[in-house]
Amino acid sequence: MARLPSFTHGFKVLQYGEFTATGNRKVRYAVSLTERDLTIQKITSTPAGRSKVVFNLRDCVGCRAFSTDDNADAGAYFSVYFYPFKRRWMSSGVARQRVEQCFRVALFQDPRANLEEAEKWAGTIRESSVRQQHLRNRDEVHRPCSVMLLVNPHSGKGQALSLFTGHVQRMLNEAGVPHTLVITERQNHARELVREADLSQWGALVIMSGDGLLFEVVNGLMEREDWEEAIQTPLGILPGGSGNALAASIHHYSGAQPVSSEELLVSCGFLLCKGLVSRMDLASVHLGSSPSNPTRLFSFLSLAWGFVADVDVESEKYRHVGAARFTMGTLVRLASLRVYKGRLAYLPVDEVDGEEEDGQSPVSLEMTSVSPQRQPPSSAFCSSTFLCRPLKDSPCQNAAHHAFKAKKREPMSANATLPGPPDSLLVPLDQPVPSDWVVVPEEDFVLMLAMYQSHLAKDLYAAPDSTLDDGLIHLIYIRAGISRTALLRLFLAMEKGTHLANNCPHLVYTRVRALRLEPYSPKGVITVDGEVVEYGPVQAQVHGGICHEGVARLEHKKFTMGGYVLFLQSPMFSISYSSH
Ligand SMILES: Nc1ncnc2c1ncn2[C@@H]1O[C@H](COP(=O)(O)OP(=O)(O)OP(=O)(O)O)[C@@H](O)[C@H]1O
Repeated sequence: MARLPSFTHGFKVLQYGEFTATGNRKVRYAVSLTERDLTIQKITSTPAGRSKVVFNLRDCVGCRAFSTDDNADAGAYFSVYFYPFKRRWMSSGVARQRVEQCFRVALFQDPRANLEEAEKWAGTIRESSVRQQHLRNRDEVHRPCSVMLLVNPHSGKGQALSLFTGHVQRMLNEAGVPHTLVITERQNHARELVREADLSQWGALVIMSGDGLLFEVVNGLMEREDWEEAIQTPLGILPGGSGNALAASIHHYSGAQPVSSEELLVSCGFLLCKGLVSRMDLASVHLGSSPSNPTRLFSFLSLAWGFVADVDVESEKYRHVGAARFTMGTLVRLASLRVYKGRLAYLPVDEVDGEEEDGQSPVSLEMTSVSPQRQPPSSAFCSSTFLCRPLKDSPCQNAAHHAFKAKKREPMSANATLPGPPDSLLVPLDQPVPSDWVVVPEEDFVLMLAMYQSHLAKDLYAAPDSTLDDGLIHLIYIRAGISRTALLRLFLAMEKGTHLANNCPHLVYTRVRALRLEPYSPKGVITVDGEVVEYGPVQAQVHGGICHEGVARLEHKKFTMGGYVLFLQSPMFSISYSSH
């Protein structure tokens, strides 16, 4: 039996063994496992050849033991799957890259004993990897159970299915995540499925598409009678579209560097396999071309009007070039820059003793040289109920929510009769905005963009201050009068998230709880999460942390998202095949 060293890098050794490489049985490795690392050292007679590789179990998605069909081989094997950050090939920076380490166990004559030993290693590595995750994360860790994976085969460049089979399926199998693939057949297919599904059958719902399919899933969940429970189903996103804004935001929250589209998929797949879940904000959006019969939608990402919404729609024709479609669309629209007329009003983030609890004054974030007119504050307040209340009695983790709760305001609701959370900050669209809202004095705009996550697309880091569940709408608007060059400069700066520090006198950035936009022109484009919605007056309020996303907390940033999936078992589903 191999000698067991007691400590490696200050951690107690849980298991030690000496195994051969799979391809070359003459090459032997000393393998030691601690609660943090797997250390692999080549055994050679020359000290120079004893290269050592250390893998952090945080980067491990799974491990499996197996034997081969070869009766002449008494050995058994175990493979460990890591996705550590590694230097990228041909470019700077790092990205998660797959590393498989496979060892042959031949300690005994009896093949069954070798397989048992390999299984023991695989089990301990898996357990240590999960324990390592628990130690590092305060968020809930859900070991992925039954996951429904909804794929839109037409999303992005039409490659979502091949990206799934080429990257994601292998990762899920390595991580032992049982999943059922559902290929969507048409628009609203996913929405109908989740609206009717028996959600108790599924541990998570994961979509592989652009943000549009998640928009359907979120709204399908919120249309259910049991919406309050349904929306707690962990959701996950794997980038298959051309924008992939939420996937990019989650990747960013994990503390990782910007990466290519395929690397983003690996990153989100890794986070999904790690199975960490965190709260995510949702905004409820009222569309009201018919004020007596308003439509309400739920949005996880953005509300856009003007330049950004136009580019989103007009760049559809460049879909074949992938994420570059937005750059092309931006350049084309810049050439015919327009002014959009309308009225914008918002409810600013409440202040507690003049400053938010997170220590940042909202006033200092105003990037405008023109002060909006704040309406006189209302004198009568009473408690707002839903907005900041964490679901299921779990503690609300965000200071900004508490700051908001601390201030009492009038009870109002624009949606008394609609299912879903009451929008206590909104009054019906045919009534004036409440007295403590700010009405923007300008009525000529180039764009209005309300963000609840950091990225508008993979390379558009539009709201750098945003976190997954900060309970805030990050409102950006650009007043008319900006030159084409200045606007282009802003979009170029947005790639790095430095546009708000550009001192552009036409750009205003402020953090709000609710907003209303009343466009004056009879025709135009408004998008919610990148999807075109009915054009006309629109208002929104954020509901902090209402929804659950698979998320991993990483070292440098507050949160990282992983993916999660939902399982559906409904006869309405066209389940193409099951991988488990
Ligand atoms: N099988 C399908 N056929 C046609 N449309 C579908 C199908 N499945 C889903 N859809 C619809 O396609 C729309 C776009 O999906 P999604 O945003 O996810 O991808 P995308 O448009 O390629 O992404 P991006 O906006 O990032 O380019 C959604 O509104 C969805 O309802």
